[in-house]
Amino acid sequence: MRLSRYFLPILKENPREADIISHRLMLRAGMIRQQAAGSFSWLPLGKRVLDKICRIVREEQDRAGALEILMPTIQSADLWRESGRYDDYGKEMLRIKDRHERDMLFGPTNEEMVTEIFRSYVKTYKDLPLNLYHIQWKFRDEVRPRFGVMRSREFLMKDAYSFDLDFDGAKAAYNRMFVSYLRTFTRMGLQAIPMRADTGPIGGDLSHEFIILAETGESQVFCHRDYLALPVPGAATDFANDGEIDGIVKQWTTPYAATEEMHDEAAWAAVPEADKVSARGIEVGHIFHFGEKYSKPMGAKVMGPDGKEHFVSMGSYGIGPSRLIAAIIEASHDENGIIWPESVAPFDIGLINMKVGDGECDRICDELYKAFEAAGKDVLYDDTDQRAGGKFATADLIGLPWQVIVGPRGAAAGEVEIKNRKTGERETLPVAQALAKLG
Ligand SMILES: Nc1ncnc2c1ncn2[C@@H]1O[C@H](COS(=O)(=O)NC(=O)[C@@H](N)CS)[C@@H](O)[C@H]1O
Repeated sequence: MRLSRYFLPILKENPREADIISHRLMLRAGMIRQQAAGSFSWLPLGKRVLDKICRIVREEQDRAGALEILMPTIQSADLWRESGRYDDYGKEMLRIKDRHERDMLFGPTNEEMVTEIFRSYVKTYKDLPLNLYHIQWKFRDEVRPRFGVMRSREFLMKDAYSFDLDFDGAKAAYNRMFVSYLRTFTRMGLQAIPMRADTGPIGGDLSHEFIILAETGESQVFCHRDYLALPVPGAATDFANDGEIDGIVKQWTTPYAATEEMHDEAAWAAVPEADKVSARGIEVGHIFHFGEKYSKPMGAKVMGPDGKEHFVSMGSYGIGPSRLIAAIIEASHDENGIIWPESVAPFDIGLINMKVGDGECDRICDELYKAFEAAGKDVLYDDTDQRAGGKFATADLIGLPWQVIVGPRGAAAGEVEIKNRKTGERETLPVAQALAKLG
């Protein structure tokens, strides 16, 4: 992509309304624009990151055996009356009326709707286990939306829902999602720690939050230091092997880890001082087992092997792709801007022409641009007439993993400079070697 033809509204100054670094940098890097309290437009650079995050989420949900669907954002209130949550949900629910005066709502979550889908088609345990997920916008009328997309009112959520004959089946489904989450966050360059958590308005009696340790996190968390070194399950993990999956979950739930709501001082006291980690954290995922909480009132049942009807045992599993972008920036930035992990960077390479109009600079940049793109790399080519210093500042701010800098002196000698954004390391190489290294 040529920057001269892109849409990247960089802000030079720190916006006043931003209180935390991720909000500040997302605004300055031209990734989002606030349209109303807690509601944002995603501009080209931000949308590219959001899409990469969702691709990783989707791949790991599919790997774990979940099936993708897409449910509406606007829901009928009748469904929520069946489960009894219409009144319980309170002021966070955005309630609307359609032209026929029917009560509708902007979905904050989809347990009721997915249960309605399930009960309409599945009648026998032979069709279980089943896990349906979607990646869809939600609305929660937070009393104090803040920190940009970290706690917004309209936000993107991957929400998956599992259906099983009994608790044993449901626990195996819960474990598959648990392991899928360990892989998902690791692939984004994040270290997420699963912590026993409160279940809140979703309900149930078994729940884990996946927390990223960060000073600006809204949650106070406590965990054993061992979590920082546990091996994350690899791509060869066999999600069809309940025993293997259960073993991984046991390994990741044995050392102490709890959010403030679930903190147990006595158990915490047993942790050696040197192994205690008490920190702020950002909740990037939250999984729940809640059995028959929705299937019973909504009549979602199957014929069991015993010839009797059973309400299905369910769980739901949420990840916040839009919040994850802020969490990644909180965990990976410096004084010059964002430092994207390669897996979620909006572009792989920032190609910087220090002197547009200089024959050799232009020629080498065009050659590298075409060759990198041909090698399948996403390149943002700064071919603008901004002065070099401003180009370096922009490249550091938007945080692409690699910068390839083409200046007149180097170009005359057939060389370019490569800079690694994370380490700051620079290396001057002949053009062909630069292409070999990054292409
Ligand atoms: N206001 C918000 N802004 C941004 N992301 C949010 C917000 N509220 C929740 N999330 C994200 O959505 C994830 C799931 O939300 S949740 O309430 O914990 N869980 C559910 O809604 C369940 N239905 C899981 S399917 C959270 O872990 C968080 O990453």
